[in-house]
Amino acid sequence: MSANQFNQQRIDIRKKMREMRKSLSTSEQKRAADDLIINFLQVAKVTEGTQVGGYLANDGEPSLSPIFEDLWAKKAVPNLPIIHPFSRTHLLFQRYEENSPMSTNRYGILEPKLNCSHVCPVAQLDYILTPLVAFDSQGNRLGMGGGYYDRTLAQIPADRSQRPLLIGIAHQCQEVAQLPVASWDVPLDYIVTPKTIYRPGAQ
Ligand SMILES: Nc1nc2c(c(=O)[nH]1)N(C=O)[C@@H](CNc1ccc(C(=O)N[C@@H](CCC(=O)O)C(=O)O)cc1)CN2
Ligand SMILES: Nc1ncnc2c1ncn2[C@@H]1O[C@H](COP(=O)(O)OP(=O)(O)OP(=O)(O)O)[C@@H](O)[C@H]1O
Repeated sequence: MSANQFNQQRIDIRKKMREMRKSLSTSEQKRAADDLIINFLQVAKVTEGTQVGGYLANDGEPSLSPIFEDLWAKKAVPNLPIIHPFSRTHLLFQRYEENSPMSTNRYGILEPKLNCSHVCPVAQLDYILTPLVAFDSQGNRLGMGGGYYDRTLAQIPADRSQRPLLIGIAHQCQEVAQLPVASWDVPLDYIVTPKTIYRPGAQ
């Protein structure tokens, strides 16, 4: 496959899958969020102090609101991505509280206002719930095309016991048979949808 064909395939999958998730109704989205937390809790062991990177849903992504509520109730710590103020192609993760001051980033997504004392270094997160546009059952992930997660996750240790567990979050309709994989794509440890838990690394 030529580089052009490869890029075009990724562009086509992005367009189709963004339309699919955006076409879900409000009640389908509500149901998805309520089912998602059940599967998330099968994968993640959440106790007091557990650090979890999440996201605020945008563009039809599954909402993590029930998961955030559960984390706060358990005195665990949700964190949200912030587009890095200096290294603008990378993400920082910052603690998210119910009353955190927020602002809108360049894509219109709310993020916490930078407060250095609330930043959690990526390697210290226990779990990162990544948004994605499409996934396959082998653990490959296609995002919005900014490369933010790939660049940010390229810096974490390879050893699974010393790095966050990477959990892709998606609607079931975002699965494709096989994604065209780029050399920089960081594979996911799990993919959790409202219907299914995928464990690509499991033997
Ligand atoms: N909820 C959520 N937060 C996230 C991400 C995400 O995918 N979902 N990101 C994951 O990386 C980062 C932001 N990345 C994004 C990249 C592109 C677009 C986007 O809408 N692009 C438009 C063009 C917008 C423009 O340039 O003005 C588009 O493609 O239509 C949005 C977010 C950080 N926060
Ligand atoms: N580790 C990296 N180092 C340098 N550049 C990178 C890295 N990862 C990705 N990129 C660049 O980012 C661009 C977008 O990558 P890609 O299309 O894989 O993003 P994505 O996974 O869809 O987006 P996101 O991670 O923001 O959800 C590519 O042009 C790629 O060259």
